Amino acid sequence: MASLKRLETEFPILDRDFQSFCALRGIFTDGLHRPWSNGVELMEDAQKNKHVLSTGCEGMDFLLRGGLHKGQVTELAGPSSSGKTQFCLLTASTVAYKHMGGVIYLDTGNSFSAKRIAQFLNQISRPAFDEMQPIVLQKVMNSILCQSVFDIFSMFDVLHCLESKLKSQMCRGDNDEILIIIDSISSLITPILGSSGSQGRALMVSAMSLLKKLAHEYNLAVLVTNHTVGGDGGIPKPALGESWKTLTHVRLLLSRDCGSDTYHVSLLKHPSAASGKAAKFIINN
Ligand SMILES: Nc1ncnc2c1ncn2[C@@H]1O[C@H](COP(=O)(O)OP(=O)(O)OP(=O)(O)O)[C@@H](O)[C@H]1O
Repeated sequence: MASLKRLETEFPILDRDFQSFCALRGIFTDGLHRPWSNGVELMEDAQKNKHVLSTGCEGMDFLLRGGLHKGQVTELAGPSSSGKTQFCLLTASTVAYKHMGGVIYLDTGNSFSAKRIAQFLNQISRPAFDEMQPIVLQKVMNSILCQSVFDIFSMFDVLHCLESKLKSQMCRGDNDEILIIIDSISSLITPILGSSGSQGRALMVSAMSLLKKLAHEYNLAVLVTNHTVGGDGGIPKPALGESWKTLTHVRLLLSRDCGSDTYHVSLLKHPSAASGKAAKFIINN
C-alpha cells in the first residue's frame, strides 16, 4: 500500500473521485475499504434480508430449503434440452406473480419466450382463477424485464447500469427487483476462456464478483445456468472448470429422461445442506 500512496502523489489523476469510481467496481485502495461487519450486524443482516423465493417447483424448493436464497448466486447446470430455460422461465413467472417482485432476465441465446411465461402464469394462478385476468397478467409480465446479451462485455454494461438503477432506487427506498436470471452464463464465459486462459479467468471471476455484490448489497437472488461436459465415465459435470466451481454459492445438476416432463435435480453444493441430495419435479408442456 505504501507504493500506492507514492503513486497518488506522483499521479494527481488518482484522486478521491477516481478511487471512489474504482471502489464502486470492487477495486479498493488503503483509503477505501469495504467496511468490516461485526457479529451483531451480520446477524441483523441475515434476519432482516436474505429471504427465499419459491421457484414454482416443489421438488426444487425442497432441495433448496425453500427456494432461491436472496443474497446468493445459484447455478443450474445441465445438458442441452435438460430443461434449464424452462426452469428459468417458470421461476421468473413464479417470482413475479407470487413474490410480486421485479425480475431481470438476461437472455444469451434468444430462448426467452413471453408466450411461455404467459402459459406458466395461467398455470400458477389456476387454483384462484380459471385464467388470469388480462390486466393482472399484463402487470405481472411488465415486472419481468428481458435483455439480450451476446458477449460478456455487454453483460458487464447491463449489470453496471442495473447497479446504478438499484442504487438510486435504494436511496428512494423503492427497490423492486428481487431476482436476476442469466440463461446461460456459460455461453458468455466459454468464448473468453480460450487457450491462454488467465485474462478470461480474471473476467470470469470479475463477473461473478459483480453478481455476488449485487446479490448481497441489494438483497437479490441470482440464478445462472451452465452447460455440462463429459466427466469421469462420461457422466455429465458442470462446465467452466475448477476455478468456477468455487465461485457460486449453490450448484445444481439437472437432467431429464428423453421426451419426459419429469426433471431430476441433484445438489452439488449448498452452504447449509448436504450435497448429493436429489429430487424430481414436473414442468408441464
Ligand atoms: N415453449 C415450450 N413449451 C413446452 N415445452 C417446451 C417449450 N420449449 C421447450 N420445451 C420443452 O422443454 C425441453 C427443455 O428445453 P430447454 O430449452 O429448457 O432446455 P435447456 O436445458 O435450456 O437446453 P439448452 O442448453 O440447449 O438451451 C425441450 O426439449 C422441450 O421438450
